[in-house]
Amino acid sequence: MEDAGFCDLSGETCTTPANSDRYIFYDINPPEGFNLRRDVYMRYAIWLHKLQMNRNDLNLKNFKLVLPPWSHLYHWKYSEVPEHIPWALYFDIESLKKFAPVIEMHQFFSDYGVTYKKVEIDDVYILQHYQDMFETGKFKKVEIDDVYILQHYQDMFETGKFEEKMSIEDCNIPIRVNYFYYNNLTSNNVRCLSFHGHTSQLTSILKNSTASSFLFDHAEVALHDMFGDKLYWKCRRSMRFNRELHKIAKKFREEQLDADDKKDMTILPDDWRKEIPRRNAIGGPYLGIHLRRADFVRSRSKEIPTIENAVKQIKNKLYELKLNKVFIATDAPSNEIIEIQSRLEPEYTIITYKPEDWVGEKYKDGGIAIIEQIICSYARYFIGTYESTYSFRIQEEREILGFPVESTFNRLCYDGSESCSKPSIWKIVY
Ligand SMILES: C[C@@H]1O[C@H](OP(=O)(O)OP(=O)(O)OC[C@H]2O[C@@H](n3cnc4c(=O)[nH]c(N)nc43)[C@H](O)[C@@H]2O)[C@@H](O)[C@H](O)[C@@H]1O
Repeated sequence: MEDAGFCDLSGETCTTPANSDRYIFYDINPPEGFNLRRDVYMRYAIWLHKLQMNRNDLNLKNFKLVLPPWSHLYHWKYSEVPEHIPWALYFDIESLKKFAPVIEMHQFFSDYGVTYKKVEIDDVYILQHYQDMFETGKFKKVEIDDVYILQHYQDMFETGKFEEKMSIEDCNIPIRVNYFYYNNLTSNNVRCLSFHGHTSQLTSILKNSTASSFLFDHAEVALHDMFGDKLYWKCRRSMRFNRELHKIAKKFREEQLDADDKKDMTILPDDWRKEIPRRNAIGGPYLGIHLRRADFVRSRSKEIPTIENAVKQIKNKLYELKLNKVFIATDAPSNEIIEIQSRLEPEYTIITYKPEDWVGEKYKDGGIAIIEQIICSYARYFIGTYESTYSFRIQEEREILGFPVESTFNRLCYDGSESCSKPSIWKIVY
């Protein structure tokens, strides 16, 4: 791989090139899960989309958004350390690019002439450090010009007075030394930015700087410019999953759940830009459930049902809809799944997704969770878990597919409250 020509003479430290592409990185509070991260991506993709459309200030048009690899997510198991999973494993990058100027981290490194071992699986690259680099400690360093760690204004919570503002202040959260679990990705210029407001407010930082690369850490502190408008949904629609994940889910839906996309009216055009408003999707002849357990059992015990009660609600809905199959997406341990089975069968058929070995190896926890989300998205009726972002993303997918609202915005109620409030309805806008 050729050096891009902006490293120091020793070639060990590289900084960003002037007057060419400029890069925006963002990172998120480590415990946040995959589906909240998808929402934070949208805030930055929409911002970059707007910058690219900017006709008045040409300097703002050159920015690229670097997609942070899916490394060390709190809820996932990883086979190797460090493992940097690129977005292409889960998303259709060409589809994302039709909305915002995004690049993968490995492309950024490659632009910088940094050598990583690329392991190619189909057309997806997994980046690994060369083992000898660990042994010799010889890494070529990449320095990000300006790092801003976003933090909340302490006093806003105390006074309850929320107004749009930002200012450099002392840090009230820990500072990282390296970024994205790359030992060689650092910065000499790290500041804490107390922030309240919308993501586009950050534009003034770009305008007042000649730096070429910026990292916004704790990016989740910045809010959506506008939640649920046309642009929001364009961005959301561009977030199509990797085609192979769709293929795996489709085969499963057809073989196990009698789905037929033509009959079920769930066919979308190949390009999200060709989608049109509609509400005539029927969905496969099964009930889709997202039953979030794991950490929710501890942290949200008052808001989610017991297994016994969840099964009661599932049975009632199956009876009402005259369906006999239920697909359950869940992170529940196997003993709870066995309990659900024993309470539902033989009256009803319960289906869960068990990946073939190659699927598990290639797509890991993240891919399996996505396949289950897709299967729920194509169901005749969906019931999710209260305040789970995993359920929210399924609801959005169903809005894109054109389901009637009543078949989508439903939740499992907690014990003793069989008619609990419905989740907020966020209808698609074109
Ligand atoms: C309370 C908060 O809840 C947030 O979770 P919440 O919004 O449900 O949504 P996620 O952040 O996506 O859930 C975290 C992870 O749990 C796994 N998971 C959840 N549900 C399922 C499922 O039905 N099937 C499979 N296969 N995997 C599932 C999946 O790996 C997902 O990335 C957390 O991200 C926060 O850290 C925090 O714990």
